[in-house]
Formats: sequence, C-alpha cells, structure tokens
Amino acid sequence: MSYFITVEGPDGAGKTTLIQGLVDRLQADLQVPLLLTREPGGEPLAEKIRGVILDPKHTDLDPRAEALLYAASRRQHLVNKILPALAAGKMVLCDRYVDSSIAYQGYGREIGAQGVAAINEFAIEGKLPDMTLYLDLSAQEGIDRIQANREEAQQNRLDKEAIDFHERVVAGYQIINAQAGDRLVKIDASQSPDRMQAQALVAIKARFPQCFKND
Ligand SMILES: Nc1ncnc2c1ncn2[C@@H]1O[C@H](COP(=O)(O)OP(=O)(O)OP(=O)(O)O)[C@@H](O)[C@H]1O
Ligand SMILES: Cc1cn([C@H]2C[C@H](O)[C@@H](COP(=O)(O)O)O2)c(=O)[nH]c1=O
Repeated sequence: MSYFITVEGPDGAGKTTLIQGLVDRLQADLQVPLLLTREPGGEPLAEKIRGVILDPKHTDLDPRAEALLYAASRRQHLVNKILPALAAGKMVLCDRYVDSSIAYQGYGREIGAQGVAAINEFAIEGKLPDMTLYLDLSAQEGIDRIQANREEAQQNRLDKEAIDFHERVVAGYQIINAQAGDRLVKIDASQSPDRMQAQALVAIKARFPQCFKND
C-alpha cells in the first residue's frame, strides 16, 4: 500500500492554500514522513519544463506539444521524486497529477481524453494516486479569485486562457471524477480555507488510518 495523494481542481480553487494549511495539521499526528510536491515540476528538470510550459510568452505552443511536455515533466518527477518517496514509506501530497492533463489538454484543449491518457500511461506506467482530493469550484469563481488576488505579472499562460477553456476543463473534471470511483474525495471549494482543511484532514485520516497516531 502506498500513500500517494493528489489535489486537483480548476485554477484558483485553492489547492496551494489547502496544501500549505494542511501541513501542520497532518504533521501533528502523522507517523510517516510527509513529502509535498507539485506538477508540473517538483524536481529540477521538471521545474525547467514547467518554466517552458507556463511562460506567457509561449503563445504558439502547439496543444499536442504542450501535452507531451506535461507528460515528460511528469515522468521525470515520478521517477526521481515520487516513486523513491513512496518506496521509503512516505506520504506524498502532490499538487496536480495526471487528471490535470486529461482535464486541461484532453478536454480544455480538445485534443481528446483518450490520446492524452495514452501518452500519460507511457509516462506513469500505471502509477495512479491512492487518493485524490478534488476542490470543487466553478471555472468563473476560480478565475475571479486569480484576477482579484494574483498580479497580472504572476499569472501564467494557462491562467490567461479564455473562460470557455476553463469551463471545458471543469466539465472534463466532472467526467474524470465520475470514473474515478472511491479514489476521489470531493471538497466544496467555496467554503473557507479552514473548513476545507478540516474536511481534507478527516478524509485523509479515514483513508490511511495506519499512518496516524491513535486519537
Ligand atoms: N477557500 C477559499 N476561499 C476564498 N479564497 C481562497 C480560498 N482558497 C484560496 N483562496 C484565494 O484564491 C486564490 C487562489 O488560491 P490558490 O493559489 O491556493 O489556488 P490554486 O488552486 O493553487 O490555483 P492555481 O491552480 O491557479 O495555482 C488565492 O489568492 C487565495 O488566497
Ligand atoms: C499538471 C498539469 C497542469 N496543467 C495546468 C494547470 C494550471 O493552469 C497550470 C499549473 O499551474 P499551477 O499554478 O501550478 O496550478 O498548468 C495542465 O494543463 N496540465 C497538467 O498536466
């Protein structure tokens, strides 16, 4: 059994805020080491690929090339960081993983979920998360948060996409979530960060009780 948890959702849903807020709460009771990481990136070479993908100047990046770059950075991250951590018995909490590629490239870019799933299967060789926390928020609410709180210069190439793109991503996530079975835990992302963290903590403890001290 591995303890591989991913956090998914549209831009601005609060994934970074949730993960940062969860660290202390998790570590208070965890009996195994915790590794926080993110995609795209999480490892030096994968972070370089992240820089290429998210650079707002790269407006002519072809959608299939984009999908391949995400898959390449994922492979590098999985092999060099995630798998060694899981093998060492760590709990891995990762901001985005393969569901993001299906939602953003497959549905958002409309290049097809099956093709994107196929190149990602080549990259991940079957390594899916044990649990996915999905932060449920509309595309518009997420983009409104980003526009209200993130300076233009801090917005990446994907943040700047038109609202229809983000709507397709959220519709894609709904399809993915319907197929995810009990891997998925949905969290209402319109709640306060504190309530979201509390719900996530309960869900993680319930899924991996062996990782926590007895209450
Ligand atoms: N529960 C919440 N309620 C209201 N605002 C929130 C909530 N969580 C986060 N925010 C705010 O929304 C903005 C986006 O949050 P955050 O960066 O955590 O989202 P994200 O899902 O990581 O976004 P991205 O995928 O674009 O990086 C931030 O300004 C943050 O302060
Ligand atoms: C992993 C992954 C990510 N994306 C998109 C989703 C976001 O818009 C950016 C990453 O920025 P964040 O601030 O770190 O969330 O990239 C994608 O399109 N496909 C993917 O596989």
